[in-house]
This record gives sequence, structure tokens and C-alpha cells, in this order.
Amino acid sequence: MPDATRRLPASAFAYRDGELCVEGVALARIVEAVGTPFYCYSAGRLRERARALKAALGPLGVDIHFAMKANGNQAVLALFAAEGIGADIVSGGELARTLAAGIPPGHVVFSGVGKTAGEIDAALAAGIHQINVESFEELHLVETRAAARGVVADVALRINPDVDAETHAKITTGKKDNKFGIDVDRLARLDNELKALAHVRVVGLAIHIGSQIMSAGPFLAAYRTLLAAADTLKARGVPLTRLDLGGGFGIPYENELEFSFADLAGAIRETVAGKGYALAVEPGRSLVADAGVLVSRVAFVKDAGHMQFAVLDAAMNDLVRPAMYEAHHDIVPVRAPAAGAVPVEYDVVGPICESSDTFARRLKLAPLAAGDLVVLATAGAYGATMSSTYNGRALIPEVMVDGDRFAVVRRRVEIAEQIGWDSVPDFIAAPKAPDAAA
Ligand SMILES: Cc1ncc(COP(=O)(O)O)c(C=O)c1O
Ligand SMILES: N[C@@H](CCCC[NH3+])C(=O)O
Repeated sequence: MPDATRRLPASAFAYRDGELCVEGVALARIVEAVGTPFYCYSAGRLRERARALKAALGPLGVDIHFAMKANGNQAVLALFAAEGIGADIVSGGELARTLAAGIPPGHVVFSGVGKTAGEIDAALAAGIHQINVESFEELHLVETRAAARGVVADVALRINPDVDAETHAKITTGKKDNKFGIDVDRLARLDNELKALAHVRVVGLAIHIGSQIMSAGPFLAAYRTLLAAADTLKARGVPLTRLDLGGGFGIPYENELEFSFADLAGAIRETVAGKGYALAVEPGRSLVADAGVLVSRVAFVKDAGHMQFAVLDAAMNDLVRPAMYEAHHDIVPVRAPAAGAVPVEYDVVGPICESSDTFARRLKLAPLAAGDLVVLATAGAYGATMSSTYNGRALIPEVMVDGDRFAVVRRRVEIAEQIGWDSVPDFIAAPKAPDAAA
């Protein structure tokens, strides 16, 4: 395989007869059926990741809630449900999606800093496992909503441990100045708060220090803080039984070393395991990222004189990560390049009217021509879920491959359908009364 395929896991992606295949299906065959661009997921790889994490954490009794913000497609959620994996949600919309996909409410945890009363009501009505509360203000809102229903809500307090997750500044969540969680030093206030709370049961503490963390070190520090805080509260009489260890386990996008689930298990064993708490994690990216690719066609190769642009039909609205975080996604041709092809340097861009609509700068690739197909690798996480219709673009399809079968698991949402989402009010549409002065 050419070097550029290094971020396509060999268990799911391989060239056969010079054509890139996902499991047993040639991508070119899917392109014929659905056009471009589209997301394509390998069911086999999704199961492989789920099983690898279960194998590492299962012996420690750690339950898994998939952070579905990374990929909320019904087929992906149903696949994980069949693997015994629950969901971590952050909105009423995600609650509806998990329930529709068959994830039992008792296997759902509700995180997020700004839950509305309506969303809390929906979660209580569904009977979800736990609400992860991020502030004392939210704790009181849950109390009010639970009282109104005459129920008692199980909550975990998400703490902010003020640790450095050693990741991109835009996706760190466990520093004091981040909006997430309750400052661990302010937990003492809970003694007073609890007196006023008859409809919440504080059953645990939760933590999530950031995303795309590449080593177990930051988790070790965070879990130590979590355990100390839990033990302190317990000693003061709060009957905690659960610890939610969050997610954030990283994935190699470029040259990073693999994040080791075994090291994660080691950090858990060294800190919170066997201390009398039920344990759970909330991984998103690490379960789905490398099982997905974004498939796109080269619209033009623009010779700008001093440089070459490969203009794709996919854009930042389809995959925003490069524009938003300068994220790297390997770009790989669907047709294997001829042996000895001399690489050319391209800026690989989309058609959107923003200079940030750039997938890669000065990237050496085998020569491209208009009409060629490429994939952007490691796009199964935070791809489709972060997409938009900017520049009047369709929402692109998602396809799942399982062995030698494939299915469209989300159809393309064309512009004609999107126009129907809008309406023109009478005061705009009505003809104006003639102006007397005219
Ligand atoms: C509360 C919470 N849990 C879990 C996750 C999942 O993170 P990741 O996809 O990095 O595993 C996130 C996103 O960072 C989150 O905000
Ligand atoms: N959306 C981000 C990560 C943030 C995760 C959500 N807390 C990404 O694409 O990498």
C-alpha cells in the first residue's frame, strides 16, 4: 500500500485490483450508487473498536457509554447497542436519537453544561440512568423538575479537576477556566445544598477533561483527583456509588502513536478500580474515528502558476475539523496510483467561499486529475455530526459497509427539501399597499 494509507486500518480498508475497498465493497461501486461526497463507515471496524475497549475495561467492571456527539447515526448507535454499549448524550435531540436506535434508557447518561427544563423533563420521563450535573444552578433545576414529576433523579456531579489534558486548546475541558464541571474546591458547598434537595439523589461524581488525549498520564492525574473528591464527600455522608470517568481517548490522525486502551486500564486499576464504586467511561472519537472516511471527487486541478490546488466536491461544511482545529486527515486516492508516479504538491481545498475551506496544505500526492476519487481518512468521528448546509449545500449521505453488503444509512438531503424548511411570512410576501405619495 502507498504510505498515504497509514491511517486507514488494514482490517477494514485495502486496495484490491487497484481499487480501494471498505471490507468487501469497492468504494467506486458505492460512488455509482450514491454519488459524491458521502461518509462511509465500516461496521466491522466499529465492532472491532468496541470489542477492543470492552476487552481492556470489561475485566475492571467498567461500563461504556458511547458519546454519540461523535457520530449519532442510527445505524452506528444500533450497532453499539447490539454490542452492549450505552450512550452519553448532551441534548434532547440526542436523547431522542438514542431511544429511537434502541439504546435502553437505563443505559443513557445525560451530560452538558446547559440543559433546559424541557430536556431535563424528557430525560426524567424516559427514565435515564443518570444526569451529569455541571453546576449547583443546574442541580436546583433538576430538583425543581423532578419535584414537579414526583420523582427522584439520580445525578452525578461533574467536577472540574483543573488538570492539563495536553491537547488542543479548543477541546480541553478540565481546566479551571473552562466552562465545564464544578470546581473541585467548591464541592464542600454541597453539604448545604443537599439539605434543600429532596428530589435529587447525588449518586456519583463525573469527570471529562478533554478530547484527543494521546496518553494515559492526564487520566491518571484526573482519576486521582476524582477519587479523592469522592472519598471526601462519602466521608461527609454523601452516599456516592458511581464514578464516571469521561472520554477523550485519542486516535492517531497523522504520526501520533496509538492511544493504548491497556494503559487506560492501567490508570483505572491504579486509581479508582476496586474502591467500591461502579465505573463507567464516555468515549466518542476512539470508537468511531478510524472506521469512517469521507469520499469525495476532484472537481478541478487548478494550476495557479506558483502552486496547484486540488478542488474537491467535499467542503468544510461536510468536514469542518481542518478549518476549525487545523486537524489533519490523510488524503488517499481511491484508485491506487501507478507504480513510480511522481508526487505533486497540492493544496487540497473545497469549493466554499472561505480560505479556511482547506483540507491540506502543500501535501504531496500522486498526480490528481478532475474526476478522480479520494478519501479523507479518520473521518468517522465529528464528521457528519458537525456538518452544515453552508453555501447552500446538501447534507451528504452516510453509508455503512458490513462484509460484502452496504446500505445508505442516511440519504442525501437535497436543497429542494431544505427550501421546504423555510417559510416566508405574510408580512414579507404580501404585496405592499400602494404609496399614496407615489
Ligand atoms: C462530557 C463528554 N463526554 C465524552 C466526550 C467524548 O469525547 P471523545 O470523543 O474525545 O472521547 C465529550 C467530548 O469531548 C464530552 O464533552
Ligand atoms: N469536535 C471535536 C472535539 C470536541 C469533542 C466534544 N467535547 C473534534 O472534532 O475533534
